[in-house]
Amino acid sequence: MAAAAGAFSLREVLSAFQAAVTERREVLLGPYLRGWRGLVRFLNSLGAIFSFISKDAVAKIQIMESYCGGERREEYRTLQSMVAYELASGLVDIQRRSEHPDSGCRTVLRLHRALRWLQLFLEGLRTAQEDSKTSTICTDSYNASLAAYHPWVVRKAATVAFCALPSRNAFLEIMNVGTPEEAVVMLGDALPHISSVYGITEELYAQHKLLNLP
Ligand SMILES: CCCCCCCC/C=C\CCCCCCCC(=O)N[C@@H](COP(=O)(O)O)[C@H](O)/C=C/CCCCCCCCCCCCC
Repeated sequence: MAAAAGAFSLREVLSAFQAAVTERREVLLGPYLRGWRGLVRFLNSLGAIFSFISKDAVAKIQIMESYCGGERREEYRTLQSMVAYELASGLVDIQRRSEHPDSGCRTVLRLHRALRWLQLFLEGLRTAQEDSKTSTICTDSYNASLAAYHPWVVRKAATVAFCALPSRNAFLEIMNVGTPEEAVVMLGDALPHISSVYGITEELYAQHKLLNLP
């Protein structure tokens, strides 16, 4: 059964990322963005201190949704078709952000980097001791991934916000999956799907030298 409108469901996030990968190892942008929408719903439930993060994520999701629902929607069906289309049409700023500041390639790259944070964070959450601090897991995951791409002021604000995260067990409970033990099992199910999306995207972007888009 679908979760009530607005409520977070890890199951739905999991099934969105699962549905995002086709048998031909393409990434479908529709389910990919649905997965992100679900994650943002969860972030919003954590309180206003995270709103500067969720606003940025939503802005990026909206850019992509407008491409996916726009005139060229066929080109934006998969990540692979988007990259091929935007590169062949000269729609990607490679050296400097100028004529195409919000290309699909650059926008997905920002979400892709955040997906690496999510991968590390969920793995940390899953394997940590019961009394571990979520804020520490989150900070460590952030420092090992996204932080490298953020200026000092964003790093500072993010690190302050992480301190407001609830304890590991409370966090697992608000994931709405059942007991903390059940949530841990579900995280174990979710991670391979998220890792698969991450790995395919990383490979595609590396192949086209898109990993450092401004
Ligand atoms: C299974 C459920 C448990 C986990 C649920 C986690 C929910 C997380 C939801 C969303 C994650 C946030 C995604 C943030 C995308 C950030 C993209 C980015 O890097 N943007 C920066 C660069 O963009 P441009 O300027 O180049 O356009 C931008 O400068 C960033 C601004 C905002 C700050 C971003 C801080 C990111 C911290 C990520 C950790 C989120 C912590 C959530 C705590 C559970």
